[in-house]
Amino acid sequence: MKTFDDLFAELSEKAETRPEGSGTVRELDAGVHAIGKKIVEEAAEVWMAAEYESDEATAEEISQLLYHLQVLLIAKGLTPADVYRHL
Ligand SMILES: N=c1c2ncn([C@@H]3O[C@H](COP(=O)(O)OP(=O)(O)OP(=O)(O)O)[C@@H](O)[C@H]3O)c2ncn1[C@@H]1O[C@H](COP(=O)(O)O)[C@@H](O)[C@H]1O
Repeated sequence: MKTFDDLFAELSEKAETRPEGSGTVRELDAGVHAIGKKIVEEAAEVWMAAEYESDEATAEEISQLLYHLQVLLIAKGLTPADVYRHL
């Protein structure tokens, strides 16, 4: 099973190697403003799923929110360690 840190390593490599067809590369190229909008959209989907959908659907929406947060970290040159310091 992929963990938060596994995904971050995978996305960092995509950002570095820029493989053809990567949604992550596309999102990074779209920039912080576009990534921020995606985060807000996914956060709303998490809320709606938690209130009206199944636990499984909620977990899936949370995974998507975490993905977009990781893309933002990479876009800003930050790492999970920069976040963990504040937990
Ligand atoms: N975990 C994810 C992941 N979660 C969410 N998403 C993206 O977020 C979108 C969320 O889906 P929604 O249905 O909510 O949104 P949508 O409006 O239908 O999608 P869009 O039209 O906005 O793309 C998906 O379409 C994906 O583009 C993800 N994209 C990639 N990953 C993983 O990231 C890794 C690298 O992916 P690539 O860069 O694409 O190779 C792989 O392991 C992937 O599994």
